[in-house]
Amino acid sequence: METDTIAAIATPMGEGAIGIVRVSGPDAIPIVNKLFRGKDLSRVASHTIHYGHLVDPATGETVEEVLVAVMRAPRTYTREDVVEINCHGGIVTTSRVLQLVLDHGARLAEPGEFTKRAFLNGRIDLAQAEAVIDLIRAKTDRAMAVALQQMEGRLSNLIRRLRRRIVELLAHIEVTIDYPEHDVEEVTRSLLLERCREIGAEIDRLLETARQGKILREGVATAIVGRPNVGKSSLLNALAHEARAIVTDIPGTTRDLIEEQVNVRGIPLRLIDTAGIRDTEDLVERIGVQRAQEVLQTADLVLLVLNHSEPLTATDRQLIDMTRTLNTIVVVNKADLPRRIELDEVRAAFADRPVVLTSMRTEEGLDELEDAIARQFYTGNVPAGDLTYVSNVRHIRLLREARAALNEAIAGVEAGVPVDTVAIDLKRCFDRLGEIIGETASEELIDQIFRQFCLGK
Ligand SMILES: Nc1nc2c(c(=O)[nH]1)N(C=O)[C@@H](CNc1ccc(C(=O)N[C@@H](CCC(=O)O)C(=O)O)cc1)CN2
Ligand SMILES: Nc1nc2c(ncn2[C@@H]2O[C@H](COP(=O)(O)OP(=O)(O)OP(=O)(O)O)[C@@H](O)[C@H]2O)c(=O)[nH]1
Ligand SMILES: [K+]
Repeated sequence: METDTIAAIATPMGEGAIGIVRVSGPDAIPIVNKLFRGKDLSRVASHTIHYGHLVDPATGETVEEVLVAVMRAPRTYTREDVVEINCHGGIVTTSRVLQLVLDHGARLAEPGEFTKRAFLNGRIDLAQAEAVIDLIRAKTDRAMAVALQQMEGRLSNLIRRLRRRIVELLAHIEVTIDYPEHDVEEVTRSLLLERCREIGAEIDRLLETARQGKILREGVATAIVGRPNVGKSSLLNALAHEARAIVTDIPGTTRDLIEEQVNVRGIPLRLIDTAGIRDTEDLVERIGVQRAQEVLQTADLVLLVLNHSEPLTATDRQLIDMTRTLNTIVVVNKADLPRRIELDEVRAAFADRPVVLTSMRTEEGLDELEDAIARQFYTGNVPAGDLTYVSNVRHIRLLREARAALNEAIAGVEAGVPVDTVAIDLKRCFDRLGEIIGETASEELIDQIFRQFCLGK
């Protein structure tokens, strides 16, 4: 437990009906009691509020007319004694009251220090504390809902359950090491594989919600590439349907990039069009291989458009080469015209990716294309309310690291690596998950997180 008593203005710095000075720590009640003319605050019940005046003991001057709330440890925000002084709103009055409290034994709180104490005193874990920041900063109903459920510990509980399962596995490994009979080892190995895969699937599910969340927030960055005249503009119009009127031109983040928003089966696509590609000879020549690569690499989805009615050209083959390892859907357009394209070559190049035949003239294949797009970005069948969402970049990074450690554990078991070596990977997975909720977080990290808070929180 901290020995300092801290104080800060908890309301925004500006004019308001009420301004609150919050005081927390072992001396919160005696400090305010010294300044308060009204009931004896040392004797009032917890969670009660009292009318009175604040008086400067040095001069006897009445400083403010106030309502004072007294909350006794441990059932408080910080788990320490907390006193909240409700002043008339305004920077001068509230600052004057804060100064008085500081003059009588409290020290100014650092940003986030109240919430940090709630964390250090075990009322909330790190993920819950981070959710408090997210809640304050939430700009949409959805972001707020995610923050609230995280603040209430939904993600934390899930992480704890995963960690418990890893501990059970580690215990099994211990037994195997202590009693190295062959059959025990066999059982442990098959159990390890099964459980690691289950845990891995659970982590993947969490990471998927992060991806979905990002897509809902920012849209799917989609690059449409192809030679001139293959039907890129027609494809864009087709995806936009009648909603063409609401398709907007958003000046791109990068110079000479234009973005247009369309919705495909409720999935927002941000179509990234490279200026000039449409009217020039060749994408690669015009913007350079490197720029084209950059555009492609930052895209979440690539729509490569080819012409069904012409043999592949050198540029087509170059584009195929650039996109074959990306998240690409191949659109073989002008399927209403006789086939001259080497379709087998295209299918072979994109063995595990969708290749869709379309005609923008007859609208053939459009449904299939939309299905293919939707399949990439929609998990479906999970009721939204049951999902625990992850949105914090720190959590996403740690989940990825935990997943990587787990993969190594799985690979180890499969390769017949000794179980005590597998245990090292499992322990790493356990630690990364622990960092999310602050069980294994360094002091430096904790400080860094709480510094993001506003004063008084
Ligand atoms: N005036 C005021 N309004 C506020 C806050 C505050 O600190 N003061 N809050 C914060 O900024 C939020 C409320 N959050 C809170 C969260 C936990 C506890 C608390 O005392 N928890 C106890 C249980 C209390 C009980 O059940 O009676 C605990 O968990 O032990 C208080 C406030 C929003 N509004
Ligand atoms: N027969 C047929 N013609 C099509 C089809 N799709 C597009 N076209 C025609 O092909 C021509 C080029 O179409 P666009 O959509 O402008 O092609 P683009 O790839 O955007 O062309 P650039 O802007 O030059 O890069 C137009 O005359 C379209 O009407 C199709 O599926 N079948
Ligand atoms: K008093």
